[in-house]
Amino acid sequence: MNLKTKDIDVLLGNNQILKSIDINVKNKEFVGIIGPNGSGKSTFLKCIYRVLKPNSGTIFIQNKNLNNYHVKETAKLISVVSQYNDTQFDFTVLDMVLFGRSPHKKIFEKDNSEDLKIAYECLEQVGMTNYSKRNFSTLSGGEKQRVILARALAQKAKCLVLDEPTNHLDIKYQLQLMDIVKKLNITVVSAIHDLNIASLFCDKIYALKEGRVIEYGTPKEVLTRETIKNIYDVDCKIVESENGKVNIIYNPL
Ligand SMILES: Nc1ncnc2c1ncn2[C@@H]1O[C@H](COP(=O)(O)OP(=O)(O)OP(=O)(O)O)[C@@H](O)[C@H]1O
Repeated sequence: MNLKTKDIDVLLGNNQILKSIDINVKNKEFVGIIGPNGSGKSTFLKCIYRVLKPNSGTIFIQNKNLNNYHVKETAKLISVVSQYNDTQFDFTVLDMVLFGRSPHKKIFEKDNSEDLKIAYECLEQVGMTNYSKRNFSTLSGGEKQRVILARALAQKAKCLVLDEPTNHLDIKYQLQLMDIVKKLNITVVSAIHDLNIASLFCDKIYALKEGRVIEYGTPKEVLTRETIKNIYDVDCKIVESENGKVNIIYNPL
């Protein structure tokens, strides 16, 4: 599924948060959005998953204006793993994952054996099968994040939008989560803070600064010493590892 945005502007309060954002994500591409705190990454992703309406500009999914899709239809196309996933109700882990099936069901339609099968498969994919009966609220931050990924996988969407998906995860689970997502072989758009993780998994990267795209390209093209200095005001050394990926080694401030 391809995804494009054209001239996306967002104003919040008196501030222009996003300024004319154009992106072009091809079918099955894994695209990272990087940029400092407050640069507009989450705001942009919220426009894509329809929590926020841009003040101007258009989002195209499979070359059709997003506004012309029914909300439920959008949920079959795009699933989301966002930064904050607390719920006010204490559902079990299995229930949380089954919620991912709701775009495929009619109102009040009960979960069937196929839904349960999919939910258990997705829990297994993220290594959380043994937690299925636990209450979601009792899980650690990292465990919650893995359950939320399982819920997104259960949605069986063609595009996954991730907002800092590796928040709370230790390094093994950061790599595992990104690896699971990569192997889905679907279109992925992900805000990523860790530039080495971005380098390992992204096909393309958009770098945001103050609400504008200032760089776009492969990790090798974008993750240069100059760009990192420009965006984050941090000095670093770039080393190319044996697998051909760039590795960023930061200098202390
Ligand atoms: N409702 C709002 N009203 C006013 N300003 C807002 C609102 N929501 C977000 N902002 C501002 O918009 C800017 C962009 O926020 P956003 O969350 O998109 O940044 P981000 O790049 O995702 O940051 P982070 O890396 O910290 O998650 C921030 O300066 C934020 O304070």
